[in-house]
Amino acid sequence: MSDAAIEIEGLSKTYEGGKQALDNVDLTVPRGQIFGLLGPNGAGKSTLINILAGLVNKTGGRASIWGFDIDRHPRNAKVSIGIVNQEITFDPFFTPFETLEIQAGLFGVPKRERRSMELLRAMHLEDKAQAYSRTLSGGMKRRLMVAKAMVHAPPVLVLDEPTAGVDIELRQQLWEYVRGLHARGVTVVLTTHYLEEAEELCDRIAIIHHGRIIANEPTRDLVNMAQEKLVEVTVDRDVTALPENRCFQQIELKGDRILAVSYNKTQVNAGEVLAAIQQDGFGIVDVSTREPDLEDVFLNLTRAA
Ligand SMILES: Nc1ncnc2c1ncn2[C@@H]1O[C@H](COP(=O)(O)OP(=O)(O)OP(=O)(O)O)[C@@H](O)[C@H]1O
Repeated sequence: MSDAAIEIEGLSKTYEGGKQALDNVDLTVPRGQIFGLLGPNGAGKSTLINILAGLVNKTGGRASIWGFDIDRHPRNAKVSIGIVNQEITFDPFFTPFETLEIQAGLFGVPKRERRSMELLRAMHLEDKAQAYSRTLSGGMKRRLMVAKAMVHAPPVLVLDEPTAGVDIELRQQLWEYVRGLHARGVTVVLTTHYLEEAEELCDRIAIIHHGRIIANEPTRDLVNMAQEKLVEVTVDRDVTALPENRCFQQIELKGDRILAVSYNKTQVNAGEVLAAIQQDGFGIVDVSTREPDLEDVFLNLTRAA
């Protein structure tokens, strides 16, 4: 039996119609971590989570949650995980308290072991316990979804893009709660498009791209891969031949007079890049720089691969 929180081997999914959403994915989420699963739209994140949730059937490979194989021990696997989906789903005519009680009933949690009020308190929804769910704000509904995913006290909590469309204040509250759960021993998996979000929270980050895992590293190592910095330089005359210099990682022309240069910020600084362009006889009219984002990390990783 695996002692990982989640263990995935050779997981594949081809949807009817032929779209391959997951291609032979191997992934281990260690217990006790906050683990980030990053990828752009359509990378396969929701497919992977929905397979773990038992909502989508895989077409190949195996997966286990808290040591329980999802095919051989589906019930044990299911109670080991709480999933907060992107969509908000609950009956608007029940109160938050009732919503949690019903969910606990579905999971067979005995009345004396239910912690509905405690969960509502933790999500700052205590004063809404008896309100109709339909009267909650968007942010409150989302917090109720998190509470709902935790009613059976699963050791693993998965948040599928929890901050999409969420304001900064609520985001900070959600993170505070996620950190609190983590401190109490819950393993947290979160999917996101945003590198900085994963960077702030996660111990480890895997990147999924076109259904394949292209990186799986401790957060610091992954962020260090994003060492490429970009500078766009407008020069004073049309460029007929691109300047060459060892300090450029890549240089390309954008329009007649704009040079887009990437360089490794651990080895070179922007001043050296500009000096190299001036050495080629160009006058500099304007400069803008950009920090690397997830796309740049992808590019670096795929280029390296
Ligand atoms: N039910 C389905 N039938 C056919 N294709 C699907 C189905 N669900 C998803 N796909 C396709 O599978 C691929 C992976 O989708 P998935 O939703 O897993 O990506 P994602 O990484 O979660 O994206 P997002 O960040 O937009 O939620 C996409 O190309 C998507 O169009």
